[in-house]
Amino acid sequence: AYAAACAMWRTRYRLPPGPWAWPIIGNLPQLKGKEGFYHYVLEFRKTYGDIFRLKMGVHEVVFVFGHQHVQEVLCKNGALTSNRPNWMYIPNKIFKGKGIVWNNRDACKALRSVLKLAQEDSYVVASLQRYLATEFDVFQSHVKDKSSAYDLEYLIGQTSFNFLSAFLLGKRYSYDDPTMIEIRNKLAEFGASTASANPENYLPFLANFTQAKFQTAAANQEIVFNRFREIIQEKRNTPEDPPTDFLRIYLSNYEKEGLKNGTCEADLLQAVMDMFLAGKDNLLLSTKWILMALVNYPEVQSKCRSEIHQVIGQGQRVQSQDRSRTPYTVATIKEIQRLYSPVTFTVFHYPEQDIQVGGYDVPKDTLMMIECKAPCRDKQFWKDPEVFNPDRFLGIDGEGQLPEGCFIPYGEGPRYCIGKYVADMFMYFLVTNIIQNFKITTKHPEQPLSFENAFSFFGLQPLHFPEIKLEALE
Ligand code: HEM
Repeated sequence: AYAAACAMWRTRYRLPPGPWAWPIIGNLPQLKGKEGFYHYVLEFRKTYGDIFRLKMGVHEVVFVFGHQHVQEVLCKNGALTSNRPNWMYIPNKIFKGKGIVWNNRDACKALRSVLKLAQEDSYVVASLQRYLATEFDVFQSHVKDKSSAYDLEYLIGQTSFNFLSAFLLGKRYSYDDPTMIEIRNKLAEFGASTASANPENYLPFLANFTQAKFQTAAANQEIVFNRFREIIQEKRNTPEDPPTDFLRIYLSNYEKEGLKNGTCEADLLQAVMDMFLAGKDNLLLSTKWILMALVNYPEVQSKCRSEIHQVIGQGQRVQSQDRSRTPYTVATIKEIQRLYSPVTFTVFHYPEQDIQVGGYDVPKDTLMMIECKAPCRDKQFWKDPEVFNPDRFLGIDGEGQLPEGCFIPYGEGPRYCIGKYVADMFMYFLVTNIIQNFKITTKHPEQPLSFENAFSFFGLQPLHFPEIKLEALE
């Protein structure tokens, strides 16, 4: 009966091409190996083109590459494809459709709009500037102890966690604070056991054997939620006017409305957790790629430094409102994102009704993975796309000035990255302040770096992240 149903499905639609798939496991074995999932998907693209279909366990998944097709899915059909498959095993059992990432209810739209307003709010932004200034002082004091090259991952991780914490919770923690260590560890464990790539999402019967993993995930989620509940209670006890972080903005202006549109406590707690989960690795990985590119292109690094010294000077912190005065530095960060963004695919989308993409049918409820990197290297929009050339972004600060959909490190359409504004703010602030105060090199500056990447649960990371040397400038 199953085979007959599949055959009927196949003849009714003009489906995208794809390889033969094993019963039950489908093409999963062909996607697993030391090169990483993304690499194997790119191999299928070579054979089947920009739109193809793989069977990942029990799910048919359509992969979509290329500017025009990505636009068709995320923009033209954006209203029909903005939902998440929260019926997959882990989203259903652990996230329960709450928060942002796996939420398809009005509560998601409401939370997204409060998060956007919070990122644009001048009091929140001013408060974030103060947190960032403190954070950079701490960063600098740690760096000053080191005279040689070393692994900066730990420091960038702490700095980005504290930045997210300042935005969401209105708090920064010292690096050895037990609450910070607990939240970070629990988030990391939770993130690893509930990431979309976990096999139970594709072969749900496996969950019968891995229940302990999900019990631990649920326990970790509850520990983190309890920490957030304590912080929310503190905020209720000490109201602040005007509010200067996301939680305060939500509590003081939107909680009552939230209750009307169905946003419950679990949505709020899960939304904060989602922001930490989606944000912390992307900030860390993006900063690593930026530092590597600045090491590899010392002349670009010097040019950014000259601009910063000329416009802002050496003694004063660079602030996010300095962006418009430092166009070359902004262009450099964008060019690095264009070539080395850590995000390969959007989160899963699915169409609520049958749609067409690139002349193929994508039936209702089919999982879709939409690739974000190919449009950023499309020859139609980018001259010599493989060449690192920050100048191409000069005069284009607002992405609105670029042809739609050719620069999509943050995705596009109704579910684009809701952390985009704070992500841009963080990278600009950290990177410019490092460039202003330090010469960025490695132990062997004469050796060009390898930009090979490795795909993990959390995105593309440098395969060989070097030890970085930050030489303090006079
Ligand atoms: C440079 C860093 C970042 C990059 C490249 C990035 C990229 C992306 C992409 C491509 C998506 C998928 C959009 C889709 O499914 O269509 C996404 C979703 C998301 N991102 Fe980011 N992101 C970054 C940083 C952040 C930060 C710092 C936060 C939190 C403060 C964040 C929070 C989110 C959330 C919550 C979603 C899910 C949105 C939804 O389901 O409606 N991201 N991001």
